[in-house]
Amino acid sequence: MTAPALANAALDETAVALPSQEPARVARDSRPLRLITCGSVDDGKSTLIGRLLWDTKAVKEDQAASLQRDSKGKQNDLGLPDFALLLDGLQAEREQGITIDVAYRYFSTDKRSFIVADTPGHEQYTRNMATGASTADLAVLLVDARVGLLEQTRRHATIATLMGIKQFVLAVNKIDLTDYDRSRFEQISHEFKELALSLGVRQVTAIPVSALKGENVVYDGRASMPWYEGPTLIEVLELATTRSAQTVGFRLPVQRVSRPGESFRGYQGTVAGGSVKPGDSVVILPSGMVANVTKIVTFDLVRNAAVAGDAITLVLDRQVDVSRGDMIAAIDSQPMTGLAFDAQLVALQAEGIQPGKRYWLKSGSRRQRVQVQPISQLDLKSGKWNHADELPMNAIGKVHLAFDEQAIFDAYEQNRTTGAFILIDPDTNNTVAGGMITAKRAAIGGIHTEDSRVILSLPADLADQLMATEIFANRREDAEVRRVTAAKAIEIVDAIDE
Ligand SMILES: Nc1nc2c(ncn2[C@@H]2O[C@H](COP(=O)(O)OP(=O)(O)OP(=O)(O)O)[C@@H](O)[C@H]2O)c(=O)[nH]1
Repeated sequence: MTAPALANAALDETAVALPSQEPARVARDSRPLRLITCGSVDDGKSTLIGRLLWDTKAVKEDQAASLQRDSKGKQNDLGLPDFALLLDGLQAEREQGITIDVAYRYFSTDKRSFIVADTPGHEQYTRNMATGASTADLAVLLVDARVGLLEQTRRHATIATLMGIKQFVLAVNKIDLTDYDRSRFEQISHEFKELALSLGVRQVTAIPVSALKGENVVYDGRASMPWYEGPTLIEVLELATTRSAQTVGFRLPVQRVSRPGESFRGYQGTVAGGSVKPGDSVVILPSGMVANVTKIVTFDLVRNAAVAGDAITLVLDRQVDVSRGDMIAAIDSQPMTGLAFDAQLVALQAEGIQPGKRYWLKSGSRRQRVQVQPISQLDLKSGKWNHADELPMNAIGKVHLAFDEQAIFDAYEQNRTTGAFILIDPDTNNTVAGGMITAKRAAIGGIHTEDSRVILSLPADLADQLMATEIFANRREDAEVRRVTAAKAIEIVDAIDE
């Protein structure tokens, strides 16, 4: 088989006939693409998603009939139905004329299936946007071709990036209202590509779109835009890659310890990464005890293996002390444990994030006390991180987290379940932030100088990092890993502090 044929075969395997509007009952490896759409109010998100559903025939007959009926009297100048009505499932939304929650829709082509989160454009709903983005593989950002990029565009692009999305489509919508102005499109896409680059995102496709008329969405818009030779939106979506949930080793956050009888003890939870099979060696964190897996049980059968997303009971070959909130992990690919971590978060409540305040941090089944120290806030206009002592509502910030007891995380880049958390205000019980772990912080014991030598006392895993730095920097025979110059030590410590 040729490479393109192979690629097509791979795509064909992902094709799943999804019943429209039903939650996906998709075979595990079929990998539907998850996407979010974001933009400011009235940019046309609902119309675009409605168009995608309509043109991929994900709309049932009765829905189509009611769309025609509901569109009566609301029809626009073009006499087309109001596709946004397809998304107005919520009565409140209809009444207010705005989207107020994250709505998930399902559709498919013969190549692939898709799950789309429609997230609201209003600033106070940043939280829902973050929710939608946390599971998405790709973000479709809409801008009105007449208006161009807004601060909201930068905000959404930034949140999407923070949530680990690396593929963007810029849909320059309502291009029909600019008389299909090519230079306008090119100017907006140029500005957006610069913005994306400043966020470290390289995979950007800009498409001139008329959601209302269905141009460059599923069908091409060549008749009106002969100057555009790029892909349609659906073509980009069909070829986009999914983020694998299995980038790190096995993770089982323990939700419950099951002891139905004297002889049986099982550890229950949902696999949050990687896979496991009987015979695998695992480590229980934070205790660090090791054991081997003897059995994997689901609600009805004994299994040969389990993968991310499976709810299982794990049986081990020896008596170990495991409790709710612990993590069972692959012994050869362990998560980070420590008392201090770096994170980025979005402040979700009016009270913002106060410096030094103690919150509850919840990640999976684990809930711990944490002290949060804001470090910087992203300026959405300039894209720069400015020093900040507190974070107001909707702010995107970098923070330091300090725990009383060992915390267990993966970097969010590695695992979106074990790298994500929410912060709860203990006084109000409100969820005040959603965040992601970026790195473990060095709990630096101390730096002191002795003659010309600088002595750093560091935890063992960090010492490894330093060694790597030094060996990388010098030839092997020159590397003196325990002796670094003052300047080098400061450089290393500064880098850790970033
Ligand atoms: N001419 C033209 N009008 C469009 C296009 N896309 C959307 N519209 C119109 O723009 C208006 C806003 O579209 P919506 O889809 O409701 O916008 P939205 O971004 O979902 O808005 P919210 O749900 O309030 O956040 C509607 O009147 C649409 O008919 C387009 O490509 N061309």
